[in-house]
Amino acid sequence: MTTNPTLDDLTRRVTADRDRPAFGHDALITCDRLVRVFTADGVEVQALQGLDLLVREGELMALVGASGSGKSTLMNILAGLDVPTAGAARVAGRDLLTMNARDRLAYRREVVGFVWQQTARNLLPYLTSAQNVALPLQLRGAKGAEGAEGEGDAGKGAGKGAGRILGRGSGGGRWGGRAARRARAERVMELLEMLEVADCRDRRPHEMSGGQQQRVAIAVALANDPAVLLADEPTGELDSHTAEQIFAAFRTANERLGTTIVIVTHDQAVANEVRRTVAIRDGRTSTEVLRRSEVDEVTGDEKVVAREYAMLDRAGRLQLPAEYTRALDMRDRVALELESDHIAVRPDDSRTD
Ligand SMILES: Nc1ncnc2c1ncn2[C@@H]1O[C@H](COP(=O)(O)OP(=O)(O)OP(=O)(O)O)[C@@H](O)[C@H]1O
Repeated sequence: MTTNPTLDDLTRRVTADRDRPAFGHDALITCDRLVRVFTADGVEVQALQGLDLLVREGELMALVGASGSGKSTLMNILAGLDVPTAGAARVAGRDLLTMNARDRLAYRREVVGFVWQQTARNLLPYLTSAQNVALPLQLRGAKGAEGAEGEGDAGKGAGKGAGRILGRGSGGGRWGGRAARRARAERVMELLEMLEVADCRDRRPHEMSGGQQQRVAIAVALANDPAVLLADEPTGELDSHTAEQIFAAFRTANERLGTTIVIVTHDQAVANEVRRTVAIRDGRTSTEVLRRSEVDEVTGDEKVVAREYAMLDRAGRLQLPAEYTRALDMRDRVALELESDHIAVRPDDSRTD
């Protein structure tokens, strides 16, 4: 049931719309109608079809979706390894569509860290753990010594001060100055200790288990204190017990360093551990599960309550879960009714078949 708005109502709505902050203005990661089209053998594949995603600073969240839904495409874009065809993508104040090659390199070295599924892709095989973790610091130090960097990465690190180890406080030159080697060694050991692989400091990747390698990989990814840590199926090659330990390592990084973490996973156990799981379907974010702790009124026990939401895009489009539409045989056209506190979606009652 609707009532016709008055002219005053309409004027108020227009003004409110104009004053509304831009989409994602307070998010660390903003993907706004992101499109990525691949062309292979003359055939176009729309890997991302107008994907919207906002991630706030300090979040630890999971991305799930069927094979081919676009997860890796999205991660490659966020990692600065691929460029979207259209839409907007911003991470920690950087515009991922307009960065030049130099900005892109700096972005990959300083703003994002990544951990990939293939343990071999994360570490250099001929370096020890400590040397692997030190490498990004050396690369950054070399640049810092040129005086080419410093504080002021837009949106980066804000509010992350508490409890962090060896943060960015003293600027980029820290790793390239005279005391650089000692500071680097300290940072390397702190990270390896935090991730409980300090005993592996002098081992090369082939001398460690898959789980140890992934923990060292997380230390490498965190070395330059990135604003965002991206992980694509980081537990994919591990057994469930080791996967649990790796997930605990991500949680530690998130809690102790305040790093925002996005994990792509097929592992339902990992997805259940985070407060927010976003599902991607056909190149768009489709549903989201939010979990929160509640105290049971009767028993007093704390329990986690999960609730599933559908994503409404800015054009008003909503993707209904396939199992819901199948259950009521909804297709092509549905009947809508606006009620005072909800919108009812019913099967098309004009159909005669
Ligand atoms: N370089 C490419 N060239 C052509 N098509 C591609 C390319 N990369 C991805 N695609 C296609 O884009 C779609 C999305 O792929 P993507 O790898 O992002 O999916 P995914 O959700 O990560 O899948 P999986 O879970 O299997 O890794 C798929 O149809 C895939 O075949």
